[in-house]
Amino acid sequence: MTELLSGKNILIMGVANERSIAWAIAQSLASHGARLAFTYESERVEERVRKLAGTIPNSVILPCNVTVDAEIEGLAAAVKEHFGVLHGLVHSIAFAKTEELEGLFVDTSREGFALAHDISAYSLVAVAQKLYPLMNEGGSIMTMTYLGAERAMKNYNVMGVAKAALEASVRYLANDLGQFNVRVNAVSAGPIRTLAAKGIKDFNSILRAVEEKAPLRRTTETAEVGDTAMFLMSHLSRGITGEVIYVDNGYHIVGV
Ligand SMILES: NC(=O)c1ccc[n+]([C@@H]2O[C@H](COP(=O)([O-])OP(=O)(O)OC[C@H]3O[C@@H](n4cnc5c(N)ncnc54)[C@H](O)[C@@H]3O)[C@@H](O)[C@H]2O)c1
Repeated sequence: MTELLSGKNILIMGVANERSIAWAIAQSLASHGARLAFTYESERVEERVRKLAGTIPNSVILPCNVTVDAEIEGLAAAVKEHFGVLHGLVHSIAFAKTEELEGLFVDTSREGFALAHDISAYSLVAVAQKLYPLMNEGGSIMTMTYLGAERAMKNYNVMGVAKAALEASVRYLANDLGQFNVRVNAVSAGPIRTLAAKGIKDFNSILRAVEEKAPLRRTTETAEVGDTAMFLMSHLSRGITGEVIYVDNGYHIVGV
């Protein structure tokens, strides 16, 4: 296989277990020769992340809870020490309280709104801010979003509003960082059964609707997202920035 990412150092944020989208991304990037660093949110997931990352030779494992500025600063310092130069950043992080992911959006609490936006949208800005200075050979930043950013989808609620903020942040970051040859994009994935998806009520009915209506008549697999991430991290996508790329088997184009 051609190694499209050899010589590239890429940081992956958001592996929790083997079902995580970030883990499929890691596998695609590693198979194209990237050197990887992983972050884990807390001690709760540390062991699992260490086990997974241990299967990828030469990988580095670092802590980072994105709600804590000091941890992001510590991460930037550690990445500088391990890699010197950073070429890619994969942000695959989101959180909302389960009670905000059912019922009516109108009932969203102030605290729940703030928390979902802090972890799911602001964290991209916060990590980009501290890490783009390490991308002095140019770089690619990507995040994960969902169709609920654009459409009112049942039970997605405050997370849809946070994803809208995330997608707008992608455009603003792309506009700021283009002058440093750093690109910023999002992948909008179709629904995939992961730990984060477990929090969304009636997730199975969403999967069934996708199987029925998506042009390709199937649900999204994490490996499909992984391979698109590989493209976004590589020079093949050098002309693309500020974009939302759909990896959803075409579901978003379908009308009633
Ligand atoms: N699963 C889907 O259907 C789907 C579809 C489209 C987009 N996405 C997005 O993909 C991304 C990854 O989600 P996933 O489905 O792989 O689930 P996941 O649960 O495997 O990943 C979510 C990650 O966010 C991390 N995280 C949460 N709070 C954090 C914090 N304070 N600090 C650091 N990390 C924190 C968790 O540790 C976990 O690794 C999310 O942004 C999600 O919204 C998921």
